[in-house]
Amino acid sequence: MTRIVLFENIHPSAREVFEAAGFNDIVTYKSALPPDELAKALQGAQAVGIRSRTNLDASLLKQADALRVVGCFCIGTNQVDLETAMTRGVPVFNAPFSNTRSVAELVLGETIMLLRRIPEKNDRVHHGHWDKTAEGAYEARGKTMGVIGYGNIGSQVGTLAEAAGMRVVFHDVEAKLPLGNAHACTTLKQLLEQSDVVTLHVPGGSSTRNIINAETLSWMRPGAILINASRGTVVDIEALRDALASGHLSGAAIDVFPTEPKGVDEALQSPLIGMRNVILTPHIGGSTQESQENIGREVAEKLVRFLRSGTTKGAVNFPEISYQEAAGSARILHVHRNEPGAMGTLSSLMAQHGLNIVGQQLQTLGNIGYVISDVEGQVDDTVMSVLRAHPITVRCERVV
Ligand SMILES: NC(=O)c1ccc[n+]([C@@H]2O[C@H](COP(=O)([O-])OP(=O)(O)OC[C@H]3O[C@@H](n4cnc5c(N)ncnc54)[C@H](O)[C@@H]3O)[C@@H](O)[C@H]2O)c1
Ligand SMILES: O=C(O)[C@H](O)COP(=O)(O)O
Repeated sequence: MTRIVLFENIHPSAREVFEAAGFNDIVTYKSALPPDELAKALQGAQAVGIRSRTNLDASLLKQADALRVVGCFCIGTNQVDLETAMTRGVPVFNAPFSNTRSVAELVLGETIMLLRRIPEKNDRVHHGHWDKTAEGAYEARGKTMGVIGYGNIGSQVGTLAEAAGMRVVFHDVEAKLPLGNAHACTTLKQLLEQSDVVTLHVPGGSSTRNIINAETLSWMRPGAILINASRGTVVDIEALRDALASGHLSGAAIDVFPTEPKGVDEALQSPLIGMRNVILTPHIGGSTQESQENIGREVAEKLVRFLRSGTTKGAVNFPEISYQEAAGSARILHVHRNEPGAMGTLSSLMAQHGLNIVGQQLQTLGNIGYVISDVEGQVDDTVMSVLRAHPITVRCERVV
């Protein structure tokens, strides 16, 4: 039996895919777990599904002896120690597109709400005031939207912003095809100096840590708006608080935070709480019915394909081998240290045990080699033990 453990309330569409493929040993958790409980829950799990709040660090991965594959049912994979997973022969998959439209729509909505100072006006009406004024309220039409990180989400934000009559500029560390009439800015400073609304769509990690800080905030136009629905590490939140408090910025929408509450009953601790014209949301940029259902299906299908056939196409940390029809009567998935002679060693071991290789595909990445071998004849437990015990082997599984 292959045990599948799913955390963080992953959409039921994932379970449907697993069950349809004949995987019925599925354990689900509604939330992320603290490390000690997580370590216990991972015991015996061969496939694990997480979202952005479950941190699979090196120590947890090393304790998860049975683990064969990880699915991130989201875009971000920075919550997994990808290097450790790779060196343990564990591919990690994600859903690179399924929630991107949901984030882009939210950003456009927030842009219009903040330009009109709706958060503040809504609060006033709820508290008995009828403060009917146009002061500080602007149309989106004709304003400049600055997109930092022009990838799957950033480029869609640009397209939606243009549809609302905005001029779009973007800054990316890679050369990108501008969609519509968008203009590329070669430097972050150029973008910040001309944008009325700045929105962040870069990955998390050390290269983007605090790229919005006291200095870069000072480059923004007086009265500009900042939106962050990427990762909480990208903005120095104290510096943002100061820029809002001084009136240098007129508003902000923040969906992701340096430290986020672990569950529904934990309050967010943030210096932005209570500030005027600031929208705070609980990391729900990609949380819509449509996106979660699609993600559940997309990632579950990737895990099923890996478990059934060994294909690693789309893995974010692993040599990629596309799907291929089984050519023999059994299939062996072999992860080994990427050293000269590894393939020769593997082939000789198989030959010594009477296995005739009828199809084989190898890919390497860094220190790891991954080979799928289709063989004639029976692959019994003795052969598997020999292959697993050889010093070249990182991991070896039989799938057919
Ligand atoms: N709030 C949410 O619920 C939510 C939902 C989905 C995705 N996200 C996050 O949104 C972010 C973007 O997602 P995506 O799918 O568009 O990713 P993507 O990989 O398609 O695009 C990211 C872009 O950022 C660029 N980039 C990297 N470093 C940069 C830098 N220092 N300056 C400028 N550009 C830089 C990359 O070249 C790339 O084009 C990710 O961090 C993801 O985790 C959040
Ligand atoms: O990386 C992502 O896709 C987003 O941050 C959403 O993450 P979530 O699935 O944990 O809401």
